[in-house]
Amino acid sequence: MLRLGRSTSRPCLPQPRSLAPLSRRPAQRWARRSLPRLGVAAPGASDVAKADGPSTDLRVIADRLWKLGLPFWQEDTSARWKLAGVVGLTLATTGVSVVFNFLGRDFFTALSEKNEEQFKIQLAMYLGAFVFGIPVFVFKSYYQSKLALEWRQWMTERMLQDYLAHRTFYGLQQSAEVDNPDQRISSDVATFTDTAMGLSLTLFNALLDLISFSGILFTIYPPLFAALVIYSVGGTAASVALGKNLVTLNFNQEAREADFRYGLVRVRENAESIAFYSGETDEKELLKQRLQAAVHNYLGLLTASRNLDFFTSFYRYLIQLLPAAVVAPLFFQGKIDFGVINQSQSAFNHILNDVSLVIYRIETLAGFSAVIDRLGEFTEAMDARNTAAAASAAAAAGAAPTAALPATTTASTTITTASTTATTTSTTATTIIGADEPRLLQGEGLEVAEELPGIRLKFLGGGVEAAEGPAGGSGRPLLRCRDVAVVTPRGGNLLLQGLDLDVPAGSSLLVMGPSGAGKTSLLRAVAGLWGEGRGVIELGMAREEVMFLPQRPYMVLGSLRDQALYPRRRGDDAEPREDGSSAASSATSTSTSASAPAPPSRPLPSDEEILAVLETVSLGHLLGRYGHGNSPSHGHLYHAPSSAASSSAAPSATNGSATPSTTTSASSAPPSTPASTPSSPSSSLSSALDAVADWSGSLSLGEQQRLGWARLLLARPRLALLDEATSALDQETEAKLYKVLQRSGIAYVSVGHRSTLREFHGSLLRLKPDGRGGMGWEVKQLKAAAVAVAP
Ligand SMILES: Nc1ncnc2c1ncn2[C@@H]1O[C@H](COP(=O)(O)OP(=O)(O)OP(=O)(O)O)[C@@H](O)[C@H]1O
Repeated sequence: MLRLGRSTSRPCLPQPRSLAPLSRRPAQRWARRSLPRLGVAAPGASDVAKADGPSTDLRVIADRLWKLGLPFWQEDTSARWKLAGVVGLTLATTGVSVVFNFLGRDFFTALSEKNEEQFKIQLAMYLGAFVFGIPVFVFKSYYQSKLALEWRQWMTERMLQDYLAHRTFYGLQQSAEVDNPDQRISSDVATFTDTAMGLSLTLFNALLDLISFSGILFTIYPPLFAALVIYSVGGTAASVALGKNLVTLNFNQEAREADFRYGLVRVRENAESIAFYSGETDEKELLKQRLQAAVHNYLGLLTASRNLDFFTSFYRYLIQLLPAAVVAPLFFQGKIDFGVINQSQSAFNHILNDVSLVIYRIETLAGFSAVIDRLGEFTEAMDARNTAAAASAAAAAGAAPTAALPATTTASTTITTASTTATTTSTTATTIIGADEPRLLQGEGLEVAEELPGIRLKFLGGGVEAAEGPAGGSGRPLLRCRDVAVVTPRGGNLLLQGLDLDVPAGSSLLVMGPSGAGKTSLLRAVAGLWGEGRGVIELGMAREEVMFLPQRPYMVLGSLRDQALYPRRRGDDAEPREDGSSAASSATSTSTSASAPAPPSRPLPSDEEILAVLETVSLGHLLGRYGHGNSPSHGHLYHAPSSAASSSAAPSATNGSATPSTTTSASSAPPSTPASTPSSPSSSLSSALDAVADWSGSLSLGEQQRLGWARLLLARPRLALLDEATSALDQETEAKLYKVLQRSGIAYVSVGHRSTLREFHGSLLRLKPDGRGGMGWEVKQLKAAAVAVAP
């Protein structure tokens, strides 16, 4: 027979013991190390589980069960009412069972008294009780599962919120505190809510049942074997036929669950890129869409199960009546003496089921404990990180205005902008620092690293410096480093120390050095992903105004439009701009800080602007290649603008003063329509941009890098951090892209190995061995590069 219900088919085996020891120690270390520094009490021994492997301490499990299970019922009033309804239905099922039992007794009493008229009345009452009683069982089961599903959705969304807040996903991956967060969020939560709901109601029901039936136990009457065989074979065949569509629904459910899980796995695998992009909002949206698809299919599954449940319930309860109905003629002939044997049989079955509950459910209970353990550990790790991050943000917000470094510091190395050229005299001579500082040795790691106070990263808001011009004037530079030391989070190795650096608005810096010297790690520290070390990094802008371009860009799951507009940034509008005005132009006119309100609302670029930028980075051919592709109803981050919006945007996209296309040289200005796309009303362009493909699998690395540049030109941040972002491109294309970037007015810091990159940068930060086994640094003024003034 088909098994119904998710809880019966979902594996809920305890996790291997070997996984947990690895996961707990870093969590404790991290909490001990980081929380006191941030002024947050570190969890004590009782707060973080001490034992290796799944916890067998009942008190810990009960504590975690309480903490995991309670919030939904505390926060959702309607859920409490629904639970009361399900408990009421549960009580009603017990009441119905008792009614059936007594009806059965009277039914058989009528038989034993050979009272044919009374027998017919009892039979009619019995059938009437079925009609009213069985829906109680079916609806109890249906609403119980539906409520568990709502609980799961709520709990999963809450976990997504915590997982994607404060870059917790990145921190957890870096520290390897917990294994498989995706599995915990997708599978374990579903198992938890299903099992918690099912077990608690089953236990409640069993208790009532036991009380109700223990007084009416009678001896067992042997069933009519032949009738039972015929009955069960016929019933199985009928339920298989009725439940055929459940196979498809279950199959689809697995696929939807796997889609959802895969989305989460991608967040884990691409944690660093997403964190650099600050793409948390986009990830949350995509994951919610996939969750919604799973929920929708599961609702269909529930409905089909409910319908089949009508049959199976009749089947299950009719067997109670069948033996008596079959032997009734014999009884009327006086050949058999029945009494109340049916009642005792029924009561016996009830009691047997009740007292055997733990034996029947031992595997479920074991799996449930493991799930509680895994989820408890996961939420504790996330809570610790989010609490620390919130405390850190609050501290930074309070300190930012007064703790800002002075505008000029004589000891620092100032990088001149191109427009001020080499005549600016504030650049110091080549400096190599680092030999006389205490050095952290590999292997001594965490203990020594704990002595360093950590890097203080400050976002001081944007706009002022840009308005003052590229020379920086008396304003703060876009990027300022003071005595910065960068330490790896795992292993605690010192990569770089004593770095003093200023990057003014509209300037550019090239970072070079041997592989593994710490170039990318410096960008990680600037983006706030790594906080281990020492010193102060100030950014004269909001966090959202910094954009990172990795060597291998992260390809978001979605359409070509999604690729071009990723990541959604705080302040982005859902609607494309209609006047062709630059998103950046409005963003730079407002000063923000770490605690400042979000940048003003920025309309999304129109389709024509996206097309223009794709042409600029030589990717116009993608529209032709993928333009006829699929466009599923879910999985899009950005939806096509209305045709009115698109068409009204078209003229301004070609003659506006601040669109990405106008920042390119005249020779690279894009045509209004790509040659490879259909002659194009905006709807064709729109559907071409809606094309969905496996972008990371189908685009070459060079194409992916150019798509990354398209994102940069569309987003127009204040500062771009480019980590070997042209490594897969030919030199001609590399030169073209850097020229476009120079004209855009975006300040940039590049990491690269090619000497040809020098031409496009105003200054060079070279990391080089200091001759004592460590890494020193030097800054050189390069030939002035033509960089436009930031708008
Ligand atoms: N998450 C991490 N935990 C510990 N060590 C790390 C981590 N990430 C990188 N490292 C180490 O830090 C050092 C510097 O890495 P980084 O990526 O900054 O080098 P790089 O100069 O950018 O190298 P390349 O030119 O090869 O890209 C390397 O030795 C690397 O193995």
